[in-house]
Amino acid sequence: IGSYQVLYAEGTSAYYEEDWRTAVDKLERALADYNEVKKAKETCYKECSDERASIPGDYVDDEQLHFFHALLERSSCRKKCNKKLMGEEYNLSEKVSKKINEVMSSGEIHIFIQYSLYNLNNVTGGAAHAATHLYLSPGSSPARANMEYYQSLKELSESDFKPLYSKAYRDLYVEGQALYNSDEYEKMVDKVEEALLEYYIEIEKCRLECEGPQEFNGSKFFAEAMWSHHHSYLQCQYDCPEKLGDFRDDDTHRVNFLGSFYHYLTYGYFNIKRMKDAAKAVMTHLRIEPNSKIAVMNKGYIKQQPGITIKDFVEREDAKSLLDRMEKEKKVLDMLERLSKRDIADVPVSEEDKNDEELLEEDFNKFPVIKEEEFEMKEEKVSEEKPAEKEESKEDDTKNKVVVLETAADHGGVHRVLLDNLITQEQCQSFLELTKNCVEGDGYQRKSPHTPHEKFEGLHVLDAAKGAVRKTIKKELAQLYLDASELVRSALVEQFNLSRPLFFSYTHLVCRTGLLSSSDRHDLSHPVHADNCVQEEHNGECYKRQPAYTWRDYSAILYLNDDFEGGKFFFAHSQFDTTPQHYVTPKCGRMVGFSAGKENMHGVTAITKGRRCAVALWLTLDPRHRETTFDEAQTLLNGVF
Ligand SMILES: O=C(O)CCC(=O)C(=O)O
Ligand SMILES: [Fe+3]
Repeated sequence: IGSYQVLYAEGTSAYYEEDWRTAVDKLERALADYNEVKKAKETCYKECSDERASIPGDYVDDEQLHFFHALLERSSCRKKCNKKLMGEEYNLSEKVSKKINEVMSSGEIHIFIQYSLYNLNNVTGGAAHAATHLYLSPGSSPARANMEYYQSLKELSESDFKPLYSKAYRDLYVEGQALYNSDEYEKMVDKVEEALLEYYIEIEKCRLECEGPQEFNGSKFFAEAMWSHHHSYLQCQYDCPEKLGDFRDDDTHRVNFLGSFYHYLTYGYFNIKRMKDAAKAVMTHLRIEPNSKIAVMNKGYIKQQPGITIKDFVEREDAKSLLDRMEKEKKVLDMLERLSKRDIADVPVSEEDKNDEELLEEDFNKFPVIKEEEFEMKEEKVSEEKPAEKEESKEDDTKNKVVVLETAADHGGVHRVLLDNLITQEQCQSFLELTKNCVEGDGYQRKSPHTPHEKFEGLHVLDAAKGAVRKTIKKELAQLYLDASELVRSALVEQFNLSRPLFFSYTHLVCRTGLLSSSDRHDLSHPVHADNCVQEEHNGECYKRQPAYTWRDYSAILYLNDDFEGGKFFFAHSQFDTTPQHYVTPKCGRMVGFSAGKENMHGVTAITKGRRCAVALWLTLDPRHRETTFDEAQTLLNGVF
């Protein structure tokens, strides 16, 4: 066993070669093998739980460390399981395996099988796989879209849309609901208790799946990877009830299983006059949903029942152990957040809930304040020796090696960096080929966002990936877009020494074409601005508020060409004093990166001839503003139809 990785690889390549029969055969075997490994792993993992008992005494005082230690201990035991089951190969292909596991557990693999069957004219088989995918990932829009397609086919009927396998807790839950509707409370309570048992088994399985390699964000930097690993591991476990509950009863209603189990039980036990059990159920319901008005009311009713005392209102053990664990996980997650915030105190942290005044004061203390003299010095240096020329002389002997032209130290500690040769000439050429797929506008519905004298066009990562799937864009070009973006991201992490993950927040391949010659241009291609705040004229302050993208923490532009006139990037003091402080001349492979706040006001001079293309990237430290489309793009490229 453990061969599903190979089978999956063979199956997907057959899929891309449109050898549908081989694809179905290999992928179905991959799925069967995966399920077998998963079962064996679950058994082996269970044995690891005992290891949690042996924890050195000196940690016992500190609850968080105690908990952390137990995590590590169990983790190493489970690693042994993985090795045993997957063979040595597992070590080499941990990353691959993580991705494949996701494809399997989310049901994404059914997309491949479904589409292959469809191409073999087996629509019944296709429908069953589409139904299975939707069952496993009810929130997925491709799953919904595929299902709708099959439902529109006349030759199929309702019985063709049964998932190939189902989860016991969900089926039992539905049966319980039916019994409730027909007032059969005795039976209903049994059914729901049974469903609940199955549910907790499923929760354990879900938590086990978090074991093993977690999201590393592709980082090669130890601090970032460490933080990322622990955070995503804990978050993954913490989210299990949500993952299990994330399906709809019908098209509008989202079910929170955990809460509603105890809600049903409260009703059921109340109706069959098992008041003590009803009291326990309602207390549990209240812990899960403290704001539930119905639960509060139910508690009131139960209180008035004869024979019931305050001592009866205790939580049930089954939920308690899960909820206690989650509470501890939350504590460690918060601790991780706090730790990482401490060592990035000199970069802007988006805190939407603070008011502007407070934020302003804090920002002042947070940023290294650059003295006026340092600005002057910098400007002199620029006018004496244009950076563009200085760099060009270096070019030949540093071919294809990233060159750091300027670091934060060159800028008085302000987060700015300039790199060359991040990508090669050939890669720039490929990028320019990709720009043929740009569409007019800034991606936010504005056609000429900055000046009417230039044509503005762009292409999103996700649209590039979609193009690759539709075969209107070469797959390599879309992959290059993703890979180059990752290069930029890790360059920023490295240059600014970040110790927590930096996420893509918005990525856009952009070309600007000048429509007027230089004598007719009196404006800029892009007026001076900061990327995460709006500057007020009356006091010159830059406020983190709408319409600025306040969560953007870092910005980077990767340039692709130089065959145009004008279009120089520059840093300036402010929107109201736009005297360029420092120019960057675009050329292939050059990247400028900077923190996105008011310390880095910047603009672009008018493009008076030709077309200027660049990848603009904005990144965030706040996972809530992570560009999920970026991951979607990679998933699509990995082979989703
Ligand atoms: O293209 C450039 O050089 C900079 C663009 C920019 O600052 C922006 O889009 O926010
Ligand atoms: Fe900008």
